[in-house]
Amino acid sequence: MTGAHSRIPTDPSDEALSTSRSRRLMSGYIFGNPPSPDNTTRHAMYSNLVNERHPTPPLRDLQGRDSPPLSEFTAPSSPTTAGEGMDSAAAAASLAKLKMSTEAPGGGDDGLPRTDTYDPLTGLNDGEADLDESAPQAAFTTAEYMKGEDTEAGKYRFPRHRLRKTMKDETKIPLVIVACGSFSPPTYLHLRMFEMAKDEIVESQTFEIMGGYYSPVSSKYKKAGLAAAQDRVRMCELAVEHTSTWLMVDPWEAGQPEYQRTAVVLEHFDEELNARSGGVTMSDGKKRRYKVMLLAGGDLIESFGEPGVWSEPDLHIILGRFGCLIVERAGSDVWAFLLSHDILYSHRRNVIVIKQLIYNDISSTKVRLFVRRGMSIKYLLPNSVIQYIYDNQLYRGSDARLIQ
Ligand SMILES: Nc1ncnc2c1ncn2[C@@H]1O[C@H](COP(=O)(O)OP(=O)(O)OP(=O)(O)O)[C@@H](O)[C@H]1O
Ligand SMILES: NC(=O)c1ccc[n+]([C@@H]2O[C@H](COP(=O)(O)O)[C@@H](O)[C@H]2O)c1
Repeated sequence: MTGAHSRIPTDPSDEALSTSRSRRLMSGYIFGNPPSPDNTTRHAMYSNLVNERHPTPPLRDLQGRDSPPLSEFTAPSSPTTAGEGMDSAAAAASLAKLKMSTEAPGGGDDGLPRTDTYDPLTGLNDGEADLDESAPQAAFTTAEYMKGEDTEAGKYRFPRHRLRKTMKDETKIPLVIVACGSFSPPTYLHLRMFEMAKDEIVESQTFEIMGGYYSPVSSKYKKAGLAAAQDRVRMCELAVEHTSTWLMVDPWEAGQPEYQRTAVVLEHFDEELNARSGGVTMSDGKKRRYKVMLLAGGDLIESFGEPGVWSEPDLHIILGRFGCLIVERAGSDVWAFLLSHDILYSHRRNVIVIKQLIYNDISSTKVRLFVRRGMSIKYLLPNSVIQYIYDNQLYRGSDARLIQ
């Protein structure tokens, strides 16, 4: 365990915060159709008004930057950055496969030229990512840590196997994206959030993505429908193991005996990435800090305005010291909320709003409900996660919140 939380004083009202957040969700949309921007929710009504009077400004207007040309997409990086932190056998197999596919004369089976370098942000087989066997895999499992075993294997280790340690463009800011949430279960929407963020970041040209993490909340978060923390951590791992080459799962928060506020979780990442290992190594040998940003949906951000859910000092830490990537969510108007919330507005230059160009509103709540009713959940989440749900008989019982 790290002492991350010691840097932010423990708030005696942590429990109240988490319970209050759960209460908010209990009154949220559970049964009805997912709210659309046209629905008459409090936020939607307000947002329609704001939209009429103040059309949404492009983000870069707020940030005082010009739109970069679309052609400036990622240059491939060296394979060595992707392999660090893997166990040697997995690394060797991975690199052998990588070598085979990059050495194929004249290209692959499809006759198209192959790239001869590896980019962990897109992977070798982008487009067939479920089969991307070249994705670096963790050298250790988190099962023992999640069981709280007092053994060597049970020790907490921060996952770094997909974390890039050097930059392709040192004029940019090295960025690590962290998504906090329940992930009960993780869905394709949760995976898409990171890809949407990646597109926005690449487009903005300010940051270079060094890695992304899921941080599932612990079982102490009193939210109905929450599977055991070890199941949620494992499902998140399964969700990214072969579908992504840059996403990882940090089990630290999930394995804590007490609920950890999001500000504390971000502190933990900062400590692991910067205090413990000194940050990114630059070409001149100097170190630079990783910037850590929270990735969240619009609904979570709107909860910033709800009394008792977030403390003001925490919001200043999250938004001021770290920063937020906010994915629009159907039913929430992020721009209107950003304008209306004083703390959020004061840190707006550290906030990036991501437009969902293809709206995806896959909901974990509904996935759980489908499982319980024996309905299909195929194509809503990766098959490996579906298999885990069935193997472990998750989400079969009644969920108090759903049947109220
Ligand atoms: N459809 C969506 N659009 C944008 N963001 C989303 C969407 N669904 C979830 N998120 C975001 O994903 C993160 C993790 O969500 P979390 O698992 O805690 O809740 P959820 O997906 O709403 O699940 P549940 O249905 O169990 O409440 C949060 O930041 C949440 O705002
Ligand atoms: N005060 C806080 O730090 C605070 C409050 C509400 C939710 N959260 C976090 O937001 C994430 C998502 O929560 P929900 O699943 O309730 O939307 C969780 O990781 C939770 O810990 C943090």
